[in-house]
Amino acid sequence: MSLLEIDSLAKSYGSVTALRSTSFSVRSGEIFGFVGSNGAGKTTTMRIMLGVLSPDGGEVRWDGRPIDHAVRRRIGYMPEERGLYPKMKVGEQLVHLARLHGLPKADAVAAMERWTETLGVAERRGDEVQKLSLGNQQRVQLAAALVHDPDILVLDEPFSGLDPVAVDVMSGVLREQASRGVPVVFSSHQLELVEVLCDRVGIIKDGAMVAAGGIDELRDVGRPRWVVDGPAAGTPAGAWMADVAGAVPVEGAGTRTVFELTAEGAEQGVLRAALALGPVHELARVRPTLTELYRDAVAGRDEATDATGTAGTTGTTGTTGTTGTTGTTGTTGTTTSEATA
Ligand SMILES: Nc1ncnc2c1ncn2[C@@H]1O[C@H](COP(=O)(O)OP(=O)(O)OP(=O)(O)O)[C@@H](O)[C@H]1O
Repeated sequence: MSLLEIDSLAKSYGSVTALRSTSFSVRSGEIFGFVGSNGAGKTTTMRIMLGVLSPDGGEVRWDGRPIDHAVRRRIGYMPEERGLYPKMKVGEQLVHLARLHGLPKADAVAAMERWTETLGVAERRGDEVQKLSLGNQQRVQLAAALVHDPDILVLDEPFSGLDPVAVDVMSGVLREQASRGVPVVFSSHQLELVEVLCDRVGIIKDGAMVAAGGIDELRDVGRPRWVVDGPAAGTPAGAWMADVAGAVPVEGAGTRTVFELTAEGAEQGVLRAALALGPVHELARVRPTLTELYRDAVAGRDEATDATGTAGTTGTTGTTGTTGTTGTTGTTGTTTSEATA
């Protein structure tokens, strides 16, 4: 099992601090989603991984050793600015790139044929790249990252601008690569997609990771939240559950009351109390979506930064917050905790 480690990267462009202390790791076979606002530092991190930029501090390791030229040649990279020769034909270009990575001619041609087929651009092999639609150029760009059968995949916003079918094709390829044991890192602003595709995510803000971990792990941090749909929520919300030990109502609307558990299993007491008052339509665990976690983590970092004057802790941030799965609306997050991984 191989491990790609990004350890405490720091980088400034003149007076602009792009990365403060960015760390995360990706195991072989894992898909890691790298998310953050515009200018947060994702592309800078990826360029450092590729060796296109040198960090001011920190390092990137592969299997415990600082990443070197030989390992970097085994990375499949899809740069944000895209890097294809516009006037070169698709097929020639992919063969050329595979040859640059050392593949013999026949293997390079076979790889070009395979990837153009898989990615749905086989019929465009004879066309200049600049004549393709942007989405098809992106498919070719992914083929370019894959033709040398890389050991690591680093993709900068591979999904931006793709139609839904292309998103499915791209997702399938990333899953297939991960199932072969390749660690896959990609950046994206499409959080719903990241949520379904990734094993783990990292949220970066102002050059520092504010949350990193398994999606379920991040969603489960904090007190468990539940929603019960039955008795009128009332004012204050959930007053009807005041006598139930281990459950604290946090908000309510109509007949729905969201509550947090301070004791394991206390939702059963809430259910009994609710049934004593009338029919119960739903009792369900509520977990925040990645979008809600993202909002909490980014807002939480603002508060932490304001309070301490620093920003730069890397690790697992536990953010709990709003409802995601049950249709309750208008809820707000409550706790933000942070621990170094
Ligand atoms: N060549 C450069 N010269 C000066 N500043 C730069 C340069 N490249 C990036 N920056 C700055 O570094 C910071 C991080 O930029 P970066 O491109 O890494 O962010 P990003 O997370 O990839 O953003 P986006 O989601 O918009 O692609 C930003 O403030 C950006 O303006």
